[in-house]
Amino acid sequence: MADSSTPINRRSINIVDGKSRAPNRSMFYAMGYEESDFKKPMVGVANGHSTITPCNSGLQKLADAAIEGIEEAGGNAQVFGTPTISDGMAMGTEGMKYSLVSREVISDCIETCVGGQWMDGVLVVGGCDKNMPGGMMGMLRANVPAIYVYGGTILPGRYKGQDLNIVSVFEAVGQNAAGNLSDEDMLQIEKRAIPGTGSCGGMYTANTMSSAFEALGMSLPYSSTMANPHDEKQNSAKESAKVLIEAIKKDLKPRDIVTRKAIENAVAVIMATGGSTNAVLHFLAIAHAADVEWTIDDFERMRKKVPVLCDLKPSGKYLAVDLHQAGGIPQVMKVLLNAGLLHGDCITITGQTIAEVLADVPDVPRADQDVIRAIGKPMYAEGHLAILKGNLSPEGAVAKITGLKNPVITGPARVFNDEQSALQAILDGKIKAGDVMVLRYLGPKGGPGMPEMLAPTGALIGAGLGESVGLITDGRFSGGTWGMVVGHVAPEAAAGGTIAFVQENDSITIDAHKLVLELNVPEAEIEKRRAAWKAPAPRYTRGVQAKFAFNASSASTGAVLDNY
Ligand SMILES: CC(C)(O)[C@@H](O)C(=O)O
Ligand code: FES
Ligand SMILES: [Mg+2]
Repeated sequence: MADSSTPINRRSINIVDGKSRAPNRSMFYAMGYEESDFKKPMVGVANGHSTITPCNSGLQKLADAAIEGIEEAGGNAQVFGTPTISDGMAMGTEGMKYSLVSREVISDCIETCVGGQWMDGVLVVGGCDKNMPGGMMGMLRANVPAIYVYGGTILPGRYKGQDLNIVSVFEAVGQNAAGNLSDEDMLQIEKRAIPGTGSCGGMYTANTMSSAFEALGMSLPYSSTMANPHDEKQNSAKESAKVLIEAIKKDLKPRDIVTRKAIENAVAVIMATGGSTNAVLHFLAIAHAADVEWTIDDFERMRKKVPVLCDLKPSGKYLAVDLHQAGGIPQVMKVLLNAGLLHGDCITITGQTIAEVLADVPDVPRADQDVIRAIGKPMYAEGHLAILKGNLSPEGAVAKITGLKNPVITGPARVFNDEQSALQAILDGKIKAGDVMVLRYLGPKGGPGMPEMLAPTGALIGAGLGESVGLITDGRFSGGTWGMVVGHVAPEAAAGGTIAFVQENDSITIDAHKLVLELNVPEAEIEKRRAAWKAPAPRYTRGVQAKFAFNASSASTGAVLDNY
């Protein structure tokens, strides 16, 4: 870290200083710069604003507030765009295969702009799911002082006395197909579930990742559970810009903050809040970008230690706005810190340690709420993201075990080589209690791009089969998914993993107590099927999908593309 006499344009000086850079400076003059501006830091604003989706359509005001904050604190703001796709809109279609691809594209955008323009720092504004890990990976790869500004959660919709969110609509599809919800009620739910801007409202993927970033120390305290429509979100964006300028002065970089201990803090908060299975995939990739040693087994190590403290959707009662009212992520962190489950000495982007940030937070959650539980009264005594291994997943698979009375099933395999026919089978009533659905060729290489199976898992819940039907896949799940589900099965089918050799009616065991995922078929028979198996032709041979399929590592190492 630097002292106060070091210039704070230590990178952009490469592009604006000395006689030979006169042509480069000419370009800046065209942008309204004055001579004195060349002494100031150039601060990127990676702006995820987009009118594609409510998750991102409320970001411009945050980018504007950040620009104002940067200029007021003596920096030059340089705005550039990052793309998004909307998981909620692409879900269930071939378009969903671009979702994880967009994580790469976003991180590439940030690394490329910060690197090419010698920016001195970067503030990332993001909303929908992949904006989060993509933004963090870009910040870590660029490794210039950086802060994450989350766009904020959505407010709940409302119908017939119930709070609604996007997952209500996915579950309504299954309820309707099972004859338990009228067409009129379904239409009203569809129209009222999403009342405005913000990211999906439960402890789904975007809110999981924002909460984890706060725990990492890369976003301001309380910022990750604020609602997009509320003014405090803008104030926090402006404050984030000011904090970033101070970090630039100190040369406090993302890789100084995102250490192995900081990742343990983030994963502890993911377990305590009952977060999305995607956090496993994304934190493997984030650790890779940070050059921190972190494996899939580290999640299991954390799960055994950390209880689920919060009663949040998908399987629980409350939404992110309720968590915010109840004290937010700092309250969850304070409970964990007091229980010895958080490293208080990790540094945050403010320059304070986690313990300093949490100093004024009450030791015990407020008595007038039941969103955040006290350490002695958890929702579940252990974490909810379990890593299952066995002959179906020697590299690991991820199960989410909240909301289930008994996360154990042995049943006949019902095999699908795509998502759509699996959904159709559920809607047509062809899936029965006791079945174990196998959705395969949907992994990082096979999908490609590992789509999320929210349509089938939501339909199972809606049809009342969440407890009694198992579902395993080499694809991913939404943060809104729950039930007897196991994703990220690795190695994936397209890479010749055992999941490719499952046949209709084979017996499969999911046992989340014993952490086992087994195909109950003799080893010799599996080997025979393996010998007869031929890898399918790639679904894409050009473009980003082909690049992703060719380069992606296994889900068990984060499905990263730069694993050389
Ligand atoms: C549509 C959702 C809820 O955003 C899902 O994509 C997730 O991962 O949480
Ligand atoms: S679809 Fe964007 S956050 Fe859920
Ligand atoms: Mg998602």
